[in-house]
Amino acid sequence: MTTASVTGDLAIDVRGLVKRFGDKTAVDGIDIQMPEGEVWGFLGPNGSGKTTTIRMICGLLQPSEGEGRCLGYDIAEDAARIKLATGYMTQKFSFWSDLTIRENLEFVARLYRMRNKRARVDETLETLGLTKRQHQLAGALSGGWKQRLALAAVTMHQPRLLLLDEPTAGVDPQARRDFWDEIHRLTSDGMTVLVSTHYMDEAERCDRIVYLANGRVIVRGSVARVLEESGLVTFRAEGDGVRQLARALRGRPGVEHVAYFGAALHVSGTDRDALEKSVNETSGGDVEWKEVRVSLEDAFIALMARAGEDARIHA
Ligand SMILES: Nc1ncnc2c1ncn2[C@@H]1O[C@H](COP(=O)(O)OP(=O)(O)OP(=O)(O)O)[C@@H](O)[C@H]1O
Repeated sequence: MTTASVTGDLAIDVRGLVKRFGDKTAVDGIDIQMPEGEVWGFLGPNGSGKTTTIRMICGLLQPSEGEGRCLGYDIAEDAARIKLATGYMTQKFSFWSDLTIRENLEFVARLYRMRNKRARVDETLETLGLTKRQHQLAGALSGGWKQRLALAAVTMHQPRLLLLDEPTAGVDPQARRDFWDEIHRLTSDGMTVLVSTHYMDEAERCDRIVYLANGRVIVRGSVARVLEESGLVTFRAEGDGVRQLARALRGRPGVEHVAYFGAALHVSGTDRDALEKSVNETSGGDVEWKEVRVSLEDAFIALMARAGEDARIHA
């Protein structure tokens, strides 16, 4: 038997995790050392191994190779304890559609054999702003409210670590923002959160990012570190004629990415001198150029290409 860690320790400490399904290697040697109290973003194209890694971390799936601890518990031996100490939100909405919000939470409270069930449900409803809707059927809720119910259900037993697998997929921007405010409220109360996402604005809200491709970590670190590691420089053009500029710039020396952001054009590359030369030679008309911050999406594409992976974000 193992003991749980104390504050200041690693919430997740796994090394050399590998998972094979037949011939397919879904996870190919992943190490994660995540301190308690942080919010980490898990990113990568579809099928890159995020869900499989999360399931190994919480003891639901046995690794083919590797070992580790989650909240101090051995992932191969202590799945039951890990389950009690973590909240795992799966990609699929997995509640009873024909029960109300309240009834669903009461069901979860019984599953966890909580004491003072009624008070805990009341408190959770209140904290997540669900009290007014408590008698609505879960199946009739919009995507944003369903996610809020799911968050209520996985936090009601007051876990120390939350593992959220694409919790905001298909949810509107306001509901996503509210959801992230909740995540930050939870972490300010001491919770640790690992969250997988395809949204770059959500990645920006994490203390650190781990980016996977083909079951391997391509890059990890703070947003600033990832941007720096990409080595990219980006210039932004605004004004009449940017559409013609895009055509003229593609394929020129130093121009690696050309993308529209609203009415503006962003061009990026790793060779500053060559990029600047191409930009200067292609400028003209009423277009105004300025250097801007590199986008995370461009950084990931560049880092994947460099790692020899398929450079499409959604393969
Ligand atoms: N039970 C399984 N049996 C066989 N192959 C599996 C199984 N689970 C996952 N895979 C495969 O492992 C790879 C990684 O899948 P995983 O679901 O971990 O990726 P992901 O990064 O979470 O993707 P997404 O962003 O689409 O959720 C995929 O090729 C998937 O098809």
